This record gives sequence, C-alpha cells and structure tokens, in this order.
Amino acid sequence: MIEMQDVWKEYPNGTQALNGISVHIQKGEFVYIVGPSGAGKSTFIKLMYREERPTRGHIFINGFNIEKLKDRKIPLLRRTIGVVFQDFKLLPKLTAAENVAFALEVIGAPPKYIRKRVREVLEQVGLEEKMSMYPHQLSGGEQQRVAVARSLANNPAVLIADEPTGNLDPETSWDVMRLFQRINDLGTTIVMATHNREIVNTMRKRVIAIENGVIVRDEEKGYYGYDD
Ligand SMILES: Nc1ncnc2c1ncn2[C@@H]1O[C@H](COP(=O)(O)OP(=O)(O)OP(=O)(O)O)[C@@H](O)[C@H]1O
Repeated sequence: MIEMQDVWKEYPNGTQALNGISVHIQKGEFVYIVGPSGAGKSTFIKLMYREERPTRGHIFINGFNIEKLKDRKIPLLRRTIGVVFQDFKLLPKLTAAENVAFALEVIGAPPKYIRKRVREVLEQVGLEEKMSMYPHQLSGGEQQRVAVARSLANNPAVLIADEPTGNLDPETSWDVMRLFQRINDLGTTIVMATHNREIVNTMRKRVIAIENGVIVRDEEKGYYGYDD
C-alpha cells in the first residue's frame, strides 16, 4: 500500500532532508511519525502525496509509482489520499459545507452526489449542525474536523496528517484523535507526523522515529521516546 525503497531527498539549496528511507506500511495500519524538529518528518509526508519528489529511491502509494507519475496524473494519486495539516488550510470565504464540497467539485462529481456526500462526512465528524458556518465562526477543533471531513470526501485509502493537533488544546486534540481512530476502524490507513507525546504514548500504535533523515526506530505499539 505504501512502500519506500532507499528514498533520499535533497532540497535545491543542498539540505539533505532524507538519507535512505525504506519502509512498508500496510492497508489499515495506524502509524505515528516522530522525531526531533528538522528530522525530516514533513518531507517524508510530502513525498507521499507528491508535494515533493525524491532525489533518489522508489515510492509506491496506492498502486501509483511516484517516480513514473506524470504531473497531469497527480490529481489521480491525490484522490486516493486525504491530507490534514496543522493549520487546517480551510478556505475562509467558504462555509464548512462549501469547503468540503469544493474537494468534490474539483474532480467533477455530480451536484446531487456532492450534496449527499458533504452531509455524510460532516455527520461523520459530528458537525452536521455547523454546515453553514464559516471557518472564523468555528473553534480550532471544529475547523480541524471540517478539514478532516474534507479529506474524507473522496473516500481515500490513506489519510496523511502533518501535526494535526499542533494548534489545538489537549482536550480538543483528543477529540480529533478519537475521530482518527474511528476513521482507522473503518479501514483507512493513517500516517500522522506528531510531536504530541501524550497521544503517542496513550494510543500505542506503530511508531516510526526519524532522526537526521533516517529511520532510527520502527516499533509496533511504540512510544514517543523524546523529551520535547
Ligand atoms: N523547501 C525546503 N527547502 C530547503 N530545505 C528544506 C525545505 N523544507 C525542509 N527543509 C529542510 O529539510 C530538513 C527536514 O525538514 P522537515 O520539515 O522535513 O522536518 P520535520 O521533521 O518535519 O521538522 P518539524 O518537526 O520542525 O516540523 C530541515 O533541515 C529543513 O530545514
């Protein structure tokens, strides 16, 4: 499902962000990516949805060979991946429902299906009553749940999250994590980069630790393992 073979990433300014990463993540897994600041976690995440390209190595995601993927085919890859960010990245002039609908409009889904699916995913995240609110009228946790609903709209096989609780207080972070657990229970693979020690140590999932661009630890039911 997700396979990286000896993946290296050097940014154009010469920074070596990843130095030979090999990893295999199976369908339905829930994986935390941990490590110190600057270790390469976001780069690892960005390679998966082809925001960045590897300098060297092979990446296969949901049946796509990232190396061979033509730019015009990137949208096909991204339909199979939902992405959630620390800063939510909602469109401020659109309501919650419109933000979710947008993800379906860009792929040309029929309006009737869009209406049904928007309601479904907003119900899934418990926000059906706030469908018509604009992002600034929602709390941080609610905005993140809209972003999660948007990421689920296309029924992705994989949900990738980069520091999704980074802007949320502890209680709200747990709401979002319970939501992730439910999504994972329904079969979606989850890969989440995080600095949240409490969540990693409580939920006990697979933990992959990256330091200086290499995997230094990969444990089933692992721990966070850093003091920051
Ligand atoms: N676009 C870029 N151009 C040049 N260097 C970059 C770029 N993006 C990241 N880097 C560098 O690559 C290295 C890895 O960065 P990355 O963002 O992947 O780390 P991270 O583990 O996600 O860090 P954090 O926990 O602080 O988010 C760092 O040295 C960073 O400065």
